[in-house]
Amino acid sequence: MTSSRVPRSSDAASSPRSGPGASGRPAGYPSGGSGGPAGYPTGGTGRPAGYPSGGSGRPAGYPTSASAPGATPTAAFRRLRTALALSGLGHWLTLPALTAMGFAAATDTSFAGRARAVEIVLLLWLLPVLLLPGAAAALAARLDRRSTLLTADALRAVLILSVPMADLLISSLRPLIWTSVATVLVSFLGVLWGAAASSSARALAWPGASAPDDAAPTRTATPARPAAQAFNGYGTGPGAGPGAQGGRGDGAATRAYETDDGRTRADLRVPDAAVDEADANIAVRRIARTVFGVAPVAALVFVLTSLISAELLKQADRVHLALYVAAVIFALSAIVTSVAGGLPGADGPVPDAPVALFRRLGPSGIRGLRFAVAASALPVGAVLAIARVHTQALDGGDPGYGMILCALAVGLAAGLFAGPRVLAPFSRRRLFGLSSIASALLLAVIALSLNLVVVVFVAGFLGVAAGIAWSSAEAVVHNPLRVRTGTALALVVAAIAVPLAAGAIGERHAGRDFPGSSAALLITAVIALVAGLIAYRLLDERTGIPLIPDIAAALRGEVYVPPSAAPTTPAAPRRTHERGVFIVFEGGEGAGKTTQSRLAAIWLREHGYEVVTTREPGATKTGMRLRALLLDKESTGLSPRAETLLYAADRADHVANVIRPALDRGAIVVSDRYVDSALAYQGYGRQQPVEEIAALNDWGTGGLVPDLTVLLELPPEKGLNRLSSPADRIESEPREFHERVLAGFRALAEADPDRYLVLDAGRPESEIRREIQDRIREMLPDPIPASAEDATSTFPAITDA
Ligand SMILES: Nc1ncnc2c1ncn2[C@@H]1O[C@H](COP(=O)(O)OP(=O)(O)O)[C@@H](O)[C@H]1O
Ligand SMILES: Cc1cn([C@H]2C[C@H](O)[C@@H](COP(=O)(O)OP(=O)(O)O)O2)c(=O)[nH]c1=O
Repeated sequence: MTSSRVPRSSDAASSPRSGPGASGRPAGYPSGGSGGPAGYPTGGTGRPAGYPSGGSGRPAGYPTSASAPGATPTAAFRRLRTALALSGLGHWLTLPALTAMGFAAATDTSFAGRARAVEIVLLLWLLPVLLLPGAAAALAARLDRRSTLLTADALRAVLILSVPMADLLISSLRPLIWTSVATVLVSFLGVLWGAAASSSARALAWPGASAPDDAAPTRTATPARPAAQAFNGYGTGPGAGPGAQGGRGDGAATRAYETDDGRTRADLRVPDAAVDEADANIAVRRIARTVFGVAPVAALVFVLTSLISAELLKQADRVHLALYVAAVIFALSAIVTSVAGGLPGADGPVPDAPVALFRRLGPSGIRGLRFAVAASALPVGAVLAIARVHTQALDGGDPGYGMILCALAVGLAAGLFAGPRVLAPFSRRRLFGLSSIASALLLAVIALSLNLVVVVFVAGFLGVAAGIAWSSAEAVVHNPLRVRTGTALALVVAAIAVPLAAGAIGERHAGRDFPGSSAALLITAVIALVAGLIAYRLLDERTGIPLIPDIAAALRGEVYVPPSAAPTTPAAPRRTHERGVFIVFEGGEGAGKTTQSRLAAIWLREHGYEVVTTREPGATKTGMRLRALLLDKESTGLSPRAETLLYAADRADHVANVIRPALDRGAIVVSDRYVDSALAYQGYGRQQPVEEIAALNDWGTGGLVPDLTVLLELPPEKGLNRLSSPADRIESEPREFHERVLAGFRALAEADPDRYLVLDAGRPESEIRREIQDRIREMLPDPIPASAEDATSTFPAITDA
């Protein structure tokens, strides 16, 4: 279709061009209707700063695994982490141990009585977790961090020890009463400890934060350091922070980049405070991962201790051993904390007032969110609340209870980890809806299966589904706290309702072997399923796009574009420019666009053509300002629509002032990025309707479509690894974002194959260059003689490109 050549005025009219189709939309861009990924959620943006980032050469803020090379924690941080891992182990062991103690110590030993006893202990555990984090953070901020951690651990050890002691020694005390009192105190100490732990992590990553006299740590050095550096160099005391390194500056590191004419321009300012804040967030995430990561181990320890109690000590009805072990673990943690050192000052993050909890439950503006949160959280809450009673009905006892908790914890961890990675090009809204429905269905399987082994396995899968749902939710909603609060509330509702329902139904329902716990789980599953189905309908904005092909395409790493959306016949050619040739290089970060566009320009110039090399964003004076706005990490919270409009504004100015004048002169314009970048990044990446962005850009550019688009394809991690400068705002987006961008570029190229030259950008530069030259040659007026082609490899100009 695009057999365009540099037209002479005499043959200009016969020079076919791709252009907007009959619909008035640019040909080759997925058209409207059900075609494009209409209604993709605008999620995926607004990730909190502070994604774990690797060290050398890796753009700051780009997500890598926690164990990224170069991100070596300091010794103080490691010691803190060991202490916190121990404490976390104790914490997660205490929860099943105390609830199981509640079960064992129930005064009313009927099915309903035991269910109620477990419920009371669980709710007393949840109460401080839900209501007191604000108060705990405020308290922790005033106290010395090390003393707080140490005291919280020591007190927890004593309290936990007191539960079996009271049971054994004080016969007049009803054991359930003391278990309940101890539970609420232990839980509050856990919340206080959590506040001190995260503020300690922040302090180690960002000592400046704990030194109120020393305002935001600043540095003027360039470039900004990778975030992970916080774990290498800083953190053993005041004065060791970034402020000490660079002195007081203007609070921003300057990012330099090279302009087309080879000059270095410094226009991007990455504020130090943002980098340090990111460090602190990374540290807090690491701590959170450590503390939550030990939960499955704790559940296994619980299984072991209860097996030993039952088999060796013949005390199947008591969970004293688990409590003793938990107390010992807390005592060990206190010892490690006492030798840890390096936890200066106080002043944690501004505490969240308790009322914020309820404010966060206000309308989110996302239809179906509450249903999805309920559908995914109710099943988990139901299992947690009823598992101990249920395993009794299934003859599994405490070990069975531990197995279910362990499977659930492992599943949740796997789901949360895999969530952002599964089906990267697939709509997160759809995934959220689907995984919520899956959670409900899996709960129904648990309810109907009276085999403990099956229940344990399915509980693992339930964990995976809920984990995927929660991680998708965080991509859909800009404020993850909203999801977490909703989830916590749903857990509590389940924790209250399910044991009550189970108790009301009774141990043997209707004289059959279907315990009340199963019936209660089944009712919850039905409610969750209804909520999940409603959520899917409300959340899904890809209506009309069939699910199966959508999933199949996502499995292949592509975004599904229904056949109706892809142009079936070549669009009616429309002359967008009279004389010149317009070539665009597209692709992800570090794919080699700049390199190859320069090589192509040099090659063309060598053959006597007037070539204008340009790029987006930032080719004009106004564009430079827009570029600074768009790529500066300081532009936090820029809404996806505003971002789209700013890129479109830059492009409109670019076309009007650079591209069109050059094409009108008959020049060859070679641009590093153009409209397809907006469709791929703002459309597929930000999950906004692609056809609307195409229409906006069609208007902005007056319908100017390239004659050739060279798409350089490279897996995002490879491209980002090639970059040496610190990541800008877009480069810092998480990997899933960049994967969606790549999938988007592919979908665009597939929809209009004639306009594209798609190349694997992982190959050597020279191979790519040759293929590009071959393709461009077809478009030029006079075939380049073979001799000239041979000479290309020795062009002196090429070597300095
Ligand atoms: N084919 C290639 N193989 C390996 N490295 C490459 C290749 N093409 C470019 N590079 C290198 O990758 C980095 C990014 O290239 P660049 O052209 O600036 O990418 P982009 O403009 O797409 O971001 C540069 O250091 C460049 O030298
Ligand atoms: C032109 C354009 C660029 N972008 C993004 C892609 C890049 O991350 C950034 C441009 O930055 P730049 O440093 O020019 O990136 P590259 O060297 O990879 O071309 O802007 C959009 O998101 N939308 C657009 O329309």
